[in-house]
Amino acid sequence: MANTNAEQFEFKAEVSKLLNIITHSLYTNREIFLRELVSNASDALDKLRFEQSRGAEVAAPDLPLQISITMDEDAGTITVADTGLGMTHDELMENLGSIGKSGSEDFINKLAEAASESKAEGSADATSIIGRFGVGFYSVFMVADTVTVTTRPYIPGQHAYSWISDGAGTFSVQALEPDADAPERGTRVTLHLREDAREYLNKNRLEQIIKTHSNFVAFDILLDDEKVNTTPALWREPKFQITPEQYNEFYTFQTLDTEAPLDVIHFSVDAPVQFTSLSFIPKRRSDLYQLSQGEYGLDLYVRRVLITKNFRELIPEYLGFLEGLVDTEDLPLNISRETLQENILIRKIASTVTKQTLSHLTTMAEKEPEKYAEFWEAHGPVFKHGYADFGNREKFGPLLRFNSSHHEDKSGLTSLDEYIGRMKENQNAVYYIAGTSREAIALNPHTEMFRSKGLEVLYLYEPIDEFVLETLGTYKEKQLQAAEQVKPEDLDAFPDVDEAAKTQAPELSDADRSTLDALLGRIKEILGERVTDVRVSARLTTSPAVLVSPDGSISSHMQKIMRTLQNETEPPQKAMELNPDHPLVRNLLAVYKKDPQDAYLSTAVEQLFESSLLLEGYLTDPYAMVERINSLLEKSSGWYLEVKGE
Ligand SMILES: Nc1ncnc2c1ncn2[C@@H]1O[C@H](COP(=O)(O)OP(=O)(O)OP(=O)(O)O)[C@@H](O)[C@H]1O
Repeated sequence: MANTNAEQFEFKAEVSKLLNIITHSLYTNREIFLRELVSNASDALDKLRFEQSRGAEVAAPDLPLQISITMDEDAGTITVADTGLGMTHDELMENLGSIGKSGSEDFINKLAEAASESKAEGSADATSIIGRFGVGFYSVFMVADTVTVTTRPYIPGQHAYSWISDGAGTFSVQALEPDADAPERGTRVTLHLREDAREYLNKNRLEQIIKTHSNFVAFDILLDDEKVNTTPALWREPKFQITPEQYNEFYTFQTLDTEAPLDVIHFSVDAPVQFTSLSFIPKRRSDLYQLSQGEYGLDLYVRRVLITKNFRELIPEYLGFLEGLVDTEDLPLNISRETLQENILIRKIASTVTKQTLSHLTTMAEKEPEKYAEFWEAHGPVFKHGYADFGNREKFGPLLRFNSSHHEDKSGLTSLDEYIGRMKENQNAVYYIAGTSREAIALNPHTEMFRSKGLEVLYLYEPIDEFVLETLGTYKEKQLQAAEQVKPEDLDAFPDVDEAAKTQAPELSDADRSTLDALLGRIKEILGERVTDVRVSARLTTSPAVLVSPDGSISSHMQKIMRTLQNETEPPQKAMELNPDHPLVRNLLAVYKKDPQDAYLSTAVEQLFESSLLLEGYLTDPYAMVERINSLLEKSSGWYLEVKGE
């Protein structure tokens, strides 16, 4: 190729860095360069087909839509050619000179880190790295020392251009003469293989690579004029004919996930809209950040023509963990991507996909509870957002899972139905309590009266859990109630089952009772406006004190979320309840009897109050508290020595 009017350019800095990593760090599984080229060719053909279906005029309209792979052993080259969209001069400069979304510094740094990690492990495995980062076209430099791209855009009457690079820092671009050897339409990528990559100059090898990575490409792939890929639209095959291996292969092809999917959801419906959907539930955990950025959806096909990838309108966000596609006969092929959003058929499809997915999950939960637990572990945090889907609440509620006091440890899961099945006679509410961990909840004084009465409490570890239950309000006519809002008298119907847990203390005399009232008054005086009331508690068994929200207010966990939103820093006013049988309270009573104004009494009350605040997560000044604890320890250690007679 004459190189007279070629312009020379430098790669953008991030591309050079990327190329440096690619050429020098990746040695195993380099075969995926072919997958990347075929996938780009397939994208270009998809785009061309889309333009054609909209009635756009294209160059060489009779050229078949296909990908041809050829090799020349003498020249040491492999060529991948497509009859797709091609690139204009500017597109060539833009697409093969810089890196789009993947070009950020952050991305390159992560890639470099992953490459050096896997190098350190002795693998330098391209599959996990390129697969994870999708660096696409540039992966050719894992195997090639020179790459030539010749391309002609699909718009009739356009020049062809060539792009050449050795991947070492520069590339050149040149407009080709009309009689030059160039595609009539589309792109041809020729790799001159590195000495250490000549193993790819082998037809069987290439065929096996295509079958492994590109079997489901929707266009014919010809290897030396022979078609090598088999089942383009697997989803259109009758379900009973598809083997689990085919599903897995298709999933790997679609997602590049190295693990098989957890489950497959494949169905066709005829009404209200005709469509087929094939989607997968991945085993790997949902990426919450990605979902919150709106990166989810199913691919939309119309009569096997790909219209748009990752189309959000096809599923609600809480099913964003799904990977897959929808193919419909009922939309026109020339539909514009812009008007899809408002399309009523799309909304009907989305509603059916949602219902089918929920039904599928329901069956999984019933028939394969272990698999469902795996699903819950990986995607529960996303799925829970379905609480806002009022239309599907009946199906959504039974699919929720929680850890609870019924379980031995935090791995246990229960459904609301299972909880209801274990309810005590006359129990009309499902109780729950929120906290950061099982251990934290166990120490929460609000759980004590439930424990002593043997009443099960659901443990909510994530802030969203409370939104879910507060929004649902009731489940199968049982109220969903925060434990801390339950009054002790509401539980009178349930006798104590765990007497042993209760603090054992002698009965108070009548005189002591009235002194206790006076002590409560003194405590209120000490704490002032920080509490609404100080009273005897009927809910405590092992803790000395607890803070209780006034009637009718929202739960304290919820309160915290609201307070963060409103930027409030003062702790909310609550009532302080004391356990009159607790040794600490009994001792304070004795101190009070001797001297109601005793300084130690004030210090102890302050500490008791702040300990309760700490447990509720409201303590704003740990310094004062630590100072007080230290002074108390100093005193008590002195007393301790005295008692020991030292
Ligand atoms: N065969 C081709 N025909 C037309 N355009 C192409 C072809 N190959 C690459 N391109 C263009 O070059 C761009 C960059 O390709 P590259 O493979 O590096 O990234 P990508 O395909 O966009 O992303 P990724 O590979 O991460 O999915 C593509 O987006 C496309 O616009």
